[in-house]
Amino acid sequence: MTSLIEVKNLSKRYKIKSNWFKKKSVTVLHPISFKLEAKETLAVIGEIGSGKSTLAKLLVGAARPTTGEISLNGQHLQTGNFKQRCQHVRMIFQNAGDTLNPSLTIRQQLEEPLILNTRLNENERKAMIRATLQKVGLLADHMHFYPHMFSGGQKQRISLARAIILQPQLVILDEALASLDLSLRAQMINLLLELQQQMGLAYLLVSHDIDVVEHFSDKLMVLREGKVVEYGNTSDVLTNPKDKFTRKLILSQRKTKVR
Ligand SMILES: Nc1ncnc2c1ncn2[C@@H]1O[C@H](COP(=O)(O)OP(=O)(O)OP(=O)(O)O)[C@@H](O)[C@H]1O
Repeated sequence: MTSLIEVKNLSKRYKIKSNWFKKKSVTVLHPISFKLEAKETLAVIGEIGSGKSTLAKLLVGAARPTTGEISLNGQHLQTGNFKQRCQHVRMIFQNAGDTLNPSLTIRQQLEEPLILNTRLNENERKAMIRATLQKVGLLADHMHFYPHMFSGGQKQRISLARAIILQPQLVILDEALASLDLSLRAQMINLLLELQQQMGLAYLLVSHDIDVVEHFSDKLMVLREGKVVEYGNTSDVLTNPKDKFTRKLILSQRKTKVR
């Protein structure tokens, strides 16, 4: 059976200056392969600089892979085909609310991807914006508001609306919940889980928060210096980590929260 997402031998190498005249090549992500199904969440954890955001950028098409390929429902996602990529794979960042344009209404911001990527007419676009705002727990009338009229949690919901309006199949959450307080984070997680069931979304969650990872993800990948050191069902990896590094990482991330 074809998987929703299939990643084969994806890697990233950068050329950096080693001195005045020479450049050296550094591999920040060694070839990795994995599959992800609809309604499944893969969490990626690792120390700072371990390659988590690089993987996210490669999936969303913001960086060009050095090797490897990504398929969606068996169809190869071409590097540089931004239209194809942004319809199927979307990303939400930490403080995503800050990426909203302060001088445009919510309607204008949500309409932009529809104008660029669909053939919907004005009325159809408006109906889609209304439905999407309601899906994320906001009101249809909010489309006439500007970003400064919303709280941080509401802005995060608007970013989510912008991410799902093209009905993607994979949404990447790069520390997207990190800036929210505990209660808003719980609300956002519930909303994301609801949307996952409703829309059949797959998520890739980059997070430093083991509690969120435990509650939210089905599979867990642990990266160290650009290499996968552990990969499996989240509960198996968290309860019985095979790698010494994973044990340390889990302990340190739990400890950070207790303090
Ligand atoms: N454009 C670039 N040129 C050279 N090196 C880069 C570039 N972008 C990232 N790197 C390097 O790639 C490595 C992995 O970075 P990446 O941002 O993927 O790590 P990360 O695990 O997401 O870290 P963090 O937890 O801080 O977000 C780091 O050593 C980083 O310095």
